[in-house]
Amino acid sequence: MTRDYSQFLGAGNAAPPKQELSPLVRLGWQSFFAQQTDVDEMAATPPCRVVEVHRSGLRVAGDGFATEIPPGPEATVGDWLLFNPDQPQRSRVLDRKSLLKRRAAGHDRKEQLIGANIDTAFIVTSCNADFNLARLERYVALSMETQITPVILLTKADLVDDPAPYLADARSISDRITVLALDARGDEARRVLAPWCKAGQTIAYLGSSGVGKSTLTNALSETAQAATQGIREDDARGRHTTSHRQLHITGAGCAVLDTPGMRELQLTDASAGLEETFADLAALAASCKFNDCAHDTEPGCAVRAGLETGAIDRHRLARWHKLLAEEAFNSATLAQRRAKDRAFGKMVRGIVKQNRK
Ligand SMILES: Nc1nc2c(ncn2[C@@H]2O[C@H](COP(=O)(O)OP(=O)(O)OP(=O)(O)O)[C@@H](O)[C@H]2O)c(=O)[nH]1
Ligand SMILES: [Zn+2]
Repeated sequence: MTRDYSQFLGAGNAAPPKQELSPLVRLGWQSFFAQQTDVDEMAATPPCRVVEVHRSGLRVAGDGFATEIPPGPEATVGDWLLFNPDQPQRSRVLDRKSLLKRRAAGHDRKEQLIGANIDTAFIVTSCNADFNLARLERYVALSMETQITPVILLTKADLVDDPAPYLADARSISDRITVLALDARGDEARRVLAPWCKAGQTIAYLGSSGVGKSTLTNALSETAQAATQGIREDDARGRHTTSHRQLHITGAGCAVLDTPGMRELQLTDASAGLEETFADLAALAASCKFNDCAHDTEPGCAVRAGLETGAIDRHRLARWHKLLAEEAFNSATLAQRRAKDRAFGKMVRGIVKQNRK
């Protein structure tokens, strides 16, 4: 089977009309990936996307084929591979646009890949008790760290008299992020989210249980399809897994990445994302007299000065410090943790002390 892949090399973000959507674009193929290969290579080793990860290997889908690759390639859901038919486990993983990862709990704190090549993260909370600024900020920092566009969605707007206070709170996080309030059920969601859910785009949800993530997926997809449905199975063993697909394609050809690991993401290796999220505070702290200033009793502390003039919000500052501590703790290896234990304890005590002021 030799396919002509020349048409896919130019596939970018601009989607062709729906009826002409190519299978690869429907799976999320973009010029970013096309630029890493050429027609001949694509013919010999066709592109495919990881739609599921199992202990037994990677489930992948491409143009007209779906198969399983034995463990080998270091890849996760959303990754693009060039499938090597002779040695599947040596299939090449294409460079990623973005990558969500975390560290395992074990001794080596090994990195675990959670999801790859996500364009937009919908950070979902609801206009009720779930609403929590610190959690939103954590997800925003994660997205910014990984070059994923964050969009904050406030669901269940229909259950409050006025969503405006929630909107205002969420917008205080950063003026660079879109914040929307909506009823996740029904047609509104599809219309409102359409700009981020075009063909060839990949989205993911970050948010607690019960905030409306599945409802949004249903609203988006009408008939959310598993990524491999409607694609001929070339799997010689004729095996069909019935387990939950982690990459879904909506009717409009947008990929929705939904892995269990997305649900409880902590901040790890996200210092740049945190700095971007709290750019104003980071800039202020950088102008403290001492560059290891704990913003406690040091002279020439710009942060304390900002607090005194009311230029910065005490609660926001406290949340930033907490997230910095979480990030530092999660990013450290066990050995680093031990070495840093004393210094870390001192920093935490400083923060606790300051929050009491
Ligand atoms: N009134 C109203 N109900 C909503 C809205 N969004 C979700 N719900 C309801 O809230 C409940 C939970 O929604 P789900 O979509 O299952 O939440 P989830 O985020 O997918 O939850 P998990 O699968 O546990 O992570 C369902 O009964 C929804 O119908 C909304 O905007 N308005
Ligand atoms: Zn200071």
